[in-house]
Amino acid sequence: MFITDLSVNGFKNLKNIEIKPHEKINIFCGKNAQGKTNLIEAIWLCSGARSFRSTKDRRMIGDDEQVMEICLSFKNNFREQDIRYAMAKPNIKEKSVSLNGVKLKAPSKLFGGLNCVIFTPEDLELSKGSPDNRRQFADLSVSQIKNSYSAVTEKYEKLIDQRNTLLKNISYGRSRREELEMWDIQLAQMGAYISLLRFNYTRKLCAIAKNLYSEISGGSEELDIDYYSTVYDTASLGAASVYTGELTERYLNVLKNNIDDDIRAGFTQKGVHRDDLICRINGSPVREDASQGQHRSVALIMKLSQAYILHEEIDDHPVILLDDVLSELDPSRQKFVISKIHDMQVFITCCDMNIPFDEKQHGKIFNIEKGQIKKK
Ligand SMILES: Nc1ncnc2c1ncn2[C@@H]1O[C@H](COP(=O)(O)OP(=O)(O)OP(=O)(O)O)[C@@H](O)[C@H]1O
Repeated sequence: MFITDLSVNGFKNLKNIEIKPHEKINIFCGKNAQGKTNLIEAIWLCSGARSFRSTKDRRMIGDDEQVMEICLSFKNNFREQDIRYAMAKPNIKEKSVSLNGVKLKAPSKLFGGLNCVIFTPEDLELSKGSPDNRRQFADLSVSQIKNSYSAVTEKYEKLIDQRNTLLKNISYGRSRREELEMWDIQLAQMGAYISLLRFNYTRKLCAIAKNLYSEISGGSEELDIDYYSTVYDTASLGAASVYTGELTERYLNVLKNNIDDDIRAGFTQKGVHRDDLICRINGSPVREDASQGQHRSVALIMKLSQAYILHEEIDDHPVILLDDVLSELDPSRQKFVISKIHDMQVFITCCDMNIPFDEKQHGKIFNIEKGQIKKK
């Protein structure tokens, strides 16, 4: 798929942006703090995901603006579609989002339309940083291929907060233990579902990442990625190809057996909110043992694999957003990434033109200055 038209006005510092992107390579070039990443973020929001920069709603509309509007048209294998994403002060919680003129209940309902994969400098810490980052990576990846999934994870997060409050109240004698049961049944249903989907996704990820990593390491290193569950052993998740009541029951038993410890700790210690993706190179855990270069390669390969899985699932290429990332890579990794995405539409931000693309043959450059496209 590819974006055919993009207009942005009033989003952060962006003003009167109107572009017709190239089908393949698009470069947003400009000095620091001009609005290049803001433009990438505007595209990303149209995919249905939350801001990759965790921008608060109140910061989405430009300081001197009352309204922000992003309009984007894209073509997939079947047809052209239009997305509109708008907000107005003072009701910043009310986002007006529509697909092909039909109003949607929430931005997350856009999932499954415009499929994007984003690489940011923070992603280069994926294998090194906290498990939270890898869980978010897995959840976003599954949401892109399973529309209903993000609603389940959002509900699960709320339930965990409520259960943790209840655990504290029980330890202060303000609530009764029996009240946990109501939360635990719901948590077990959602937790079992999330565990299974993440586990199945990780298996696909591992298969693709293994091949790509072998290529980037010149065949000298083998990468494995496994889902680590705090509730199930790998064999039981591997045996359950579909969501079953038995999985829920086991999850519930783990919650029940851990209640005393949870009350003492004041939070829920086992569950999908504590799981992780474990990466290993030649059997050694990446998080503890890998060099800086290996971390970068693993992170790149995980993101590329995400794009490949999306391609397989939707039978179409996702749009690739590379924000400030190429300049962080050495020339051989730059070349590797580019060789793997050359048939997809790509948006790249950079401060100088020192990137290995032949713009004259393959794409367009948009110069960005003070939130506007500078006419040449
Ligand atoms: N709500 C807002 N209203 C107006 N301007 C904003 C708002 N939020 C952010 N900005 C401005 O956007 C600019 C940053 O834009 P962006 O992050 O896209 O920069 P960039 O061109 O990608 O820079 P770099 O190359 O340093 O990453 C800053 O000047 C910042 O003040």
